[in-house]
This record gives sequence, C-alpha cells and structure tokens, in this order.
Amino acid sequence: MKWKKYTLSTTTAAVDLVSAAFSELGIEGIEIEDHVPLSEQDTKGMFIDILPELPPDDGRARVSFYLEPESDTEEMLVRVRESLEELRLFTDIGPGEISESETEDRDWINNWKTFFHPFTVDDILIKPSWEQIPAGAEGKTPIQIDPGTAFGTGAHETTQLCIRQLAKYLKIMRAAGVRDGIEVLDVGTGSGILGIAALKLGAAHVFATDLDDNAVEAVGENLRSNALTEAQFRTVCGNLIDDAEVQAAAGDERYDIAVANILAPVIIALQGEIARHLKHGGIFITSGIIDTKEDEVREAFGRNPEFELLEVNRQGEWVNITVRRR
Ligand SMILES: C[S@@+](CC[C@H](N)C(=O)[O-])C[C@H]1O[C@@H](n2cnc3c(N)ncnc32)[C@H](O)[C@@H]1O
Repeated sequence: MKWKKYTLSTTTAAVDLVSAAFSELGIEGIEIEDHVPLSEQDTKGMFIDILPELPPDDGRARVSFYLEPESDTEEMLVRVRESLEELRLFTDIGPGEISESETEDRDWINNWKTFFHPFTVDDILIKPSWEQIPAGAEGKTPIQIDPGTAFGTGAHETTQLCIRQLAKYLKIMRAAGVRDGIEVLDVGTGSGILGIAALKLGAAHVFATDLDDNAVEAVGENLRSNALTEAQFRTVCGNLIDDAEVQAAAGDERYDIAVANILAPVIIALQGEIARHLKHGGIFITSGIIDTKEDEVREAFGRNPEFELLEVNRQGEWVNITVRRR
C-alpha cells in the first residue's frame, strides 16, 4: 500500500514537542531528520558502530509522518495545523510548512520476506518456515527462522561467523565427551538464531538475553517452528552488563560456550562480565566487530587475564574473535 507522507519543516528545539503533539493526535511512526549527533544513550541497543559524519547542527529539522490514503487526511491535517499553532505560542517551531508526497509501500514488517530464501552455512541450512528444503540440501541440519521484528535471519556475515564457531567448538566438546550437557549463553539473541543453532548442533540448554523485548516473542516463535521448547532455551529481556537480576539469572561459572554478536563497544563492555559466567576452559565467541575496531577488541581481551585468544576469523569487513577462559 502507498501511504501519504507529510513533512514539516521545523526547528531542532521544537522536535520533542512536535513529536509529542503528533503522538497525542494518534500519529504513529514519525521520522526526524536533523544534524544533531546521536548521543551514547541514543545508540544503546542500536546496531550502529560507526556514526555518520554530519554537517554542523544548523537548528533546522524535518519531521515526517504518514497517513493511510483512505483515511480522512484533510481532517487530520487541520488538527495538525491547529496543534502547531498552539505550540507556536510558547516555542519557536520555525517555518511550520507541511509538504506532501506519496511513499513507497510501507509494509516493512512483511516486505523482507520477499528477499529471504533458504541458504547454507557449511552443513547448516537456514530457511524461513514458508520455504521447502531445497533439492540437494536434504542432509544438512535445518534451522527455521522467521525473525519478525528482531534481528537475525542468518544472512549477515557476523551471524555466519558465529554459527561456524559454534559448530566447530560444539563438535570439539562433544568429541571430548563433555558431561552433563553443553550449556550455552547467547547474549543479544535477536531472533534466537545462534542459540537455536547451538541446540540443533548438540547443546543441551541455552540461556539468552536481549535488550529488545521483541526478541523474546521472536525466539518463542522460532523455538516452536524448530520443535524446541522453552525448557531448552530461556530468554530474558535485559542487560547482562549492568543488570544484577539478569546476571543472577544467568548464574556463575555455568556455561561451556558464550556467544555475543553485538558490536565492538558492547563486546568490550561485556567481556569482563562474561568471564564470571563461563566455566574455566569455556569458550567465548564474539562478532559484530567491524574490521576497524578489531584491534580495540583484541586489546580489551588482552588486558583481561581471564582470557586467552584462540582465533580471529573474517568475513567481508566483519571479524570474529574467539577466546577461552583460562
Ligand atoms: C546484531 S544483532 C544479533 C542477533 C543474533 N544473535 C544474530 O547473530 O543474528 C544484536 C542484538 O543484540 C541486542 N543487544 C544490543 N546490546 C545488547 C546488550 N547489551 N545486551 C543484550 N543484547 C543486546 C540487540 O537488541 C540485537 O538484537
């Protein structure tokens, strides 16, 4: 469906008030364009490692909102303009002009499905639930993933780097006859793809965390789709780095393998905490590291006497670093 897009020219100082006013009118999903750099708080939980270089903030901003073409757009625009005139009484909203255009189809949540087809990562076949196992892939370990709004179709280089490392170390552990079942900690689980891969490749249990509460629902659906249970895979919404409840729920010295495919700064902040949750000899598989940040992550591991470096692997511009707790 094509939507009507309306763009208001305003000021950066008025953006918060304008957004709140639009929200009160029932407008959802606004888009803000300005030259104000993102703060550390803004980027927390986002998959952004390198921030774009922006021209200096000139105080100008554009706020866009979308209306369905079948809705009474004229009436809504009257209410928007009234609301802007009220705001103008106590803040500088700038020109306040509204331009109109028509958007592309905005069914983002479903559109990605058109581009998601089965593919393999070595002996693993990753496919959406609505696709059949393709000819020639019958002997592969199938993983069904419908990520919905959570990250993790398996197509990203960082996810593939982690899957390969999980397969490798699970195989080594199983061959070594690790007793009592292999326990995996999956930090930043997204769709659950890495934890599900671990279970399919022989792990006994997964404990997973994510900051995004969409992940909990996405993991639940993907577990059902793979005939796995929540007794095998527990997902908690929260931050292992600084949330004592999440840290306690994860438990100390419990895991044979931890995996985190997030971002270099998060891996650096996380590594000290991961050590205490891993068993001695446990493996920590990381990715989400862009090649320009590889040295920083290696140095952080190098400063932590708990870890020894095992491997560095690369795919495209992305890096995996795997370490072992001594
Ligand atoms: C790149 S996605 C990885 C998803 C999936 N594990 C994969 O490999 O495809 C990173 C995920 O980490 C989550 N995240 C970011 N910072 C986090 C943190 N401090 N603790 C837990 N999850 C975090 C994000 O919400 C996102 O779902």
